[in-house]
Amino acid sequence: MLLINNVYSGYADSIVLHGISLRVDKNSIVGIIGRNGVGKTTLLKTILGIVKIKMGEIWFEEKLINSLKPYERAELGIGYVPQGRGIFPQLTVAENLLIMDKNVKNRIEEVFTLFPKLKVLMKRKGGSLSGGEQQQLAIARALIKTPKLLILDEPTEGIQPSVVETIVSALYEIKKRGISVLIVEQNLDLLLEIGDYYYFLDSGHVVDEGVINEESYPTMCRLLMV
Ligand SMILES: Nc1ncnc2c1ncn2[C@@H]1O[C@H](COP(=O)(O)OP(=O)(O)OP(=O)(O)O)[C@@H](O)[C@H]1O
Repeated sequence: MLLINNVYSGYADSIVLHGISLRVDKNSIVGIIGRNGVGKTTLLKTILGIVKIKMGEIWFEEKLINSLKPYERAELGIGYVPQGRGIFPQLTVAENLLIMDKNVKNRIEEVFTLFPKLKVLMKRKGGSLSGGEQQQLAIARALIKTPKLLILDEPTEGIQPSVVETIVSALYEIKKRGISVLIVEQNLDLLLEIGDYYYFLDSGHVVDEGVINEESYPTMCRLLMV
């Protein structure tokens, strides 16, 4: 569904991604791993059209999307939950969920089945929620737009274990509903639980990739530690 072929991108004259190729198949959860500053967020932003691609191709559902604007990519079905969540602190949970489109009211109940806590918090201001609650809100907001591919940037960063479990269960369910997931994640236990395939990035290159399972798990841990 998503195919990235030999992509170069970066900021002004500095190139961060040096010929990245990867794919996310339908009905799969793909993890991007790598140490700090290797280009993981830049890769996500390049897929979303926030960072301009310099060379290479990005295909989404058999359509070349290199020159599409971020909102056009969202309309095609690419949802995004940024690092830091990007929720509006002054708006209530309900307003945050409806901010993009008032016609999605009927989808809210469906999203509450994944994150029941949000239903209780409907009238609370986004800024008054805990980090874990904000993360659930950010994922719920992306899901309300019924994406085909959900892109998440370190959703469990700084979040307590019980909420990590809620996010893991939600990702399971999201996959069951036919939504593919591309996730930057340092929590390898989470990836082992739900991930299908990983790409390991170093200095803007994919230097290792493979199926995620008990056999590949020690390799993934070693790659992150070296
Ligand atoms: N807006 C920007 N302008 C210029 N350089 C940037 C910008 N954003 C990121 N960079 C640089 O691009 C490189 C890759 O950063 P990126 O945020 O993609 O890495 P990352 O792997 O996501 O790191 P982290 O795990 O710390 O979030 C870094 O050297 C960073 O300093």
